[in-house]
Amino acid sequence: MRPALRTDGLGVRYRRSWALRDCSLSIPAGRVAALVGPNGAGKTTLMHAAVGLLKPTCGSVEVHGEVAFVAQDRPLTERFTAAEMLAFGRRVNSRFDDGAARDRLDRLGVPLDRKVGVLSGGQRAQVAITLAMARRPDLLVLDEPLANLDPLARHDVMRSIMAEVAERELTVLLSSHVVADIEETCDWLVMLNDGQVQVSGDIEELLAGHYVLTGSTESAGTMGAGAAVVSASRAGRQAELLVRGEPAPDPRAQARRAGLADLVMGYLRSPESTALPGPEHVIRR
Ligand SMILES: Nc1ncnc2c1ncn2[C@@H]1O[C@H](COP(=O)(O)OP(=O)(O)OP(=O)(O)O)[C@@H](O)[C@H]1O
Repeated sequence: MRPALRTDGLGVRYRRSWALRDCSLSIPAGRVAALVGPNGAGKTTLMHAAVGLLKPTCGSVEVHGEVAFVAQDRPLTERFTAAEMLAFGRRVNSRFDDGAARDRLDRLGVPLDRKVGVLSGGQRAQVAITLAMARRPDLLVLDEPLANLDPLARHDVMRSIMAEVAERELTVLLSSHVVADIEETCDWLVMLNDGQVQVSGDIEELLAGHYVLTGSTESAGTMGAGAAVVSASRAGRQAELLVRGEPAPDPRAQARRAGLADLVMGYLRSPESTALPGPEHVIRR
């Protein structure tokens, strides 16, 4: 099956500095992919390249089917009501499904006749996502859709995206800084660091291939034999290692399967480590 999004050696340069370098990744259709990385890693730039808002300086971006994008600042025209925005959408786009959009907003309890400017942050997010969904995209790209939302609104937005994914073949790429949100919804992970792809893959497979080892700081140097050390951290006299691959049994260390927070934190801590598809990558210690 063709991937929903594929980039090959993608590079984007703003004047003299490169925001993305040699990014090659592929997101299979039907996945909900999280795009994670520190501030300035290149997430928004990657999304803009994916939706055609900017032209790659080098390499290629390929999207299979229609794409819709919700920008970080959700540029909704605040003086209009949701109903007026739906009417406008229908007029300018023949694919626009305003019936489904009305049903969605009704279900979510978002008033259609109130100006968008007076809606709550969560309701505005739902209107922006509904307008994007109404275009019946194959790929929906959301730049930090949950920023500034309270926990309940975050949960509602994520649940509504999941419902849409369950109903039809839709691929979602969303950026977020909050691991709990990703854990609840996403099954694919892309991590960017300093403009390069650091991690890309199925979350379950990534978690099954990573372990956390805990032991004394004295034994930290030798813990994790048989596996590749991604990163190490210390708290008091305890050392914690994130390793890739199954470590050899070691009486001085406790081993457990990594959770998503361990994985994300471990790779954030260690920008030179990678977990990418294909032949094993060398991981520096
Ligand atoms: N229009 C621009 N002109 C020049 N440099 C830019 C421009 N947009 C982004 N950059 C730079 O490119 C790099 C990547 O920025 P980008 O916004 O893609 O990162 P991000 O991962 O989305 O960050 P954040 O998590 O803070 O939103 C940063 O160093 C940023 O300063």
